[in-house]
Amino acid sequence: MNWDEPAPPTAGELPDRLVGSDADGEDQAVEAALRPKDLGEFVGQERVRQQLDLVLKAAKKRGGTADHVLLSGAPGLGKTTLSMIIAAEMGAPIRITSGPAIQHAGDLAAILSSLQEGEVLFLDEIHRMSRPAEEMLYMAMEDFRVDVIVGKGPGATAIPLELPPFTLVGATTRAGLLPPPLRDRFGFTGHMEFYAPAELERVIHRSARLLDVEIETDGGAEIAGRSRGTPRIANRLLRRVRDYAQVRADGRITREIATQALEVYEVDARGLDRLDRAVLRALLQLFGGGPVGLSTLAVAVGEERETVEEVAEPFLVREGLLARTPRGRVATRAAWTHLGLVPPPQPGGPGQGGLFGP
Ligand SMILES: Nc1ncnc2c1ncn2[C@@H]1O[C@H](COP(=O)(O)OP(=O)(O)OP(=O)(O)O)[C@@H](O)[C@H]1O
Repeated sequence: MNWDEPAPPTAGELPDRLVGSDADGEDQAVEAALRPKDLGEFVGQERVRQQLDLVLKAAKKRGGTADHVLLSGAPGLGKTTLSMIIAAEMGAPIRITSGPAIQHAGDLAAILSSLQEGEVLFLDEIHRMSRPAEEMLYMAMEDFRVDVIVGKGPGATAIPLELPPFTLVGATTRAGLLPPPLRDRFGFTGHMEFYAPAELERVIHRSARLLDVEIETDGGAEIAGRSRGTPRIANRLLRRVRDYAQVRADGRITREIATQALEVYEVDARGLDRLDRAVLRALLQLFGGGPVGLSTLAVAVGEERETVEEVAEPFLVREGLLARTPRGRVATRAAWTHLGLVPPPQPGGPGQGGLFGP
């Protein structure tokens, strides 16, 4: 292979990617301390915040329980945080569980029947619940009632169980994955967008204050630009840059320190890591920018197909560096520029740029 970077991490290392959007062990430990506690502290997502504010204020005015809320959006954008804020704003306790943890209707019945009046039930990855549990949830959401089946076969009987009113907050990476009958039972759906760099800067400065880290405006901007629109990644990069600043400098985060630190951690100016760059580099240098099939590209970078498709590509596509076409994967002009490479001349045409030429 002729790229000049070391091999990308293997699939086994991927959950710990510095720019991965799922929470790792350290994130879970620190995130509790960094979570905004009320809507006022929650940065960005103006539309969802305003709409939710109305839903909650109206429920409080009526003295009732808030409508069920569905939050959709990529991991690390603040769905769990918002569900905790909903509970806090309603002065209600919160129970946290997830779709994969509820495989039997009985698991769900046990949770539902132990809820207190007004309690918030946060169900993460709600699209991954089993079918029978999902059907039980329909009735629970609508009528605050479940039928508990006792016995088996012809002798089985359904015992109706009344539930106290509660607020379900469902979270999913894609609302489109939910069956319409479930989706329709939510009174409010909020779609969480990726954050603008200026919003991430606010997240970073807020977290730096809580972690007692000194940071300059430029230092925050540098970290924000590499955080892939995701507060979880911004907070993680901030912690790594803080480590670097404490070991190699006086602890203060300047632009220079942030840049040096993120070079050490191999997160580049647009937030691409080693795997992302290996995929792009293979596409450009081995296949002239494509089109090339996913399997071939995966073999070229020594990764599983799924890893390239699910871990590296979504961000490259979102950044406009790679396109998925019916003929295969194609690099855009921006990909050549980003890696500082010169695209081959277009066959039969002037200039450069391949399929995405001028
Ligand atoms: N709007 C925000 N303002 C400030 N911090 C935020 C915001 N959104 C998220 N965070 C921070 O980012 C981290 C991740 O947020 P959270 O756990 O709520 O994401 P999530 O969308 O629920 O992710 P997942 O789907 O993986 O559970 C938390 O530490 C939280 O403090």
